[in-house]
Amino acid sequence: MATHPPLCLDRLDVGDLRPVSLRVAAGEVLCLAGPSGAGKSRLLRAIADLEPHGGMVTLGELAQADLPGHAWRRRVMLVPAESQWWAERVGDHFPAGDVRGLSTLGLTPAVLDWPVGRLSSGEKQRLALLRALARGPSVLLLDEPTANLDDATTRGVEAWLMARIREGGWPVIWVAHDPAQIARVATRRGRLESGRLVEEAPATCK
Ligand SMILES: Nc1ncnc2c1ncn2[C@@H]1O[C@H](COP(=O)(O)OP(=O)(O)OP(=O)(O)O)[C@@H](O)[C@H]1O
Repeated sequence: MATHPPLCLDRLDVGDLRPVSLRVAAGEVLCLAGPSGAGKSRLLRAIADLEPHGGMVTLGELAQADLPGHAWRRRVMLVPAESQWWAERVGDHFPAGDVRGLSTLGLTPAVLDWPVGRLSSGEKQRLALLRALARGPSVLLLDEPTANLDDATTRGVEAWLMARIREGGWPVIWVAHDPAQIARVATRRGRLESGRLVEEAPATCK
């Protein structure tokens, strides 16, 4: 397992949320739940330097403020709920040709030659995960990564992601609504509610 520095938030101040301080170590999966509109996506976007905010975000010795946004986001990889596609052909989003996991995720290699406009939302979501991991991140921020998938596909994507997370050893923040999914993937769990982040003890021992 690769060793990555911890992701630290020091009084991260975004929107109406009370400032958030936390440390997510290599290999930890912090699942973040909370009602719709609580600010989960905004928090992830601030960590990725895509949202105005106060406070500090660091990755070991490296501070977010020390790097231009695009260089920070190569390390701190956000997979948003709605992925962005800039080239017409799917395969052009994988310039290094690393599509490990394509068939495990239930996708045919032919998909690489498709125009992006042909993709379903679930296909986009799985390809966005593949694309993010292929870039060699140091941190993963996952915003409802299985929101557009049926149950069977969700379980497959979860298993694949957890195997990659074990192998990659990244600190991970995973926004999820489904308590069953949270029970399967979280090593820690938190909830954004009434403008603050509360970390919860696990419901069961693993
Ligand atoms: N740039 C912005 N400026 C001001 N308010 C914003 C901005 N972006 C989002 N909001 C508001 O902040 C609140 C939190 O939005 P956010 O998308 O983070 O919620 P969420 O917890 O991820 O919700 P969901 O579970 O529905 O995805 C919402 O009320 C939203 O309208």
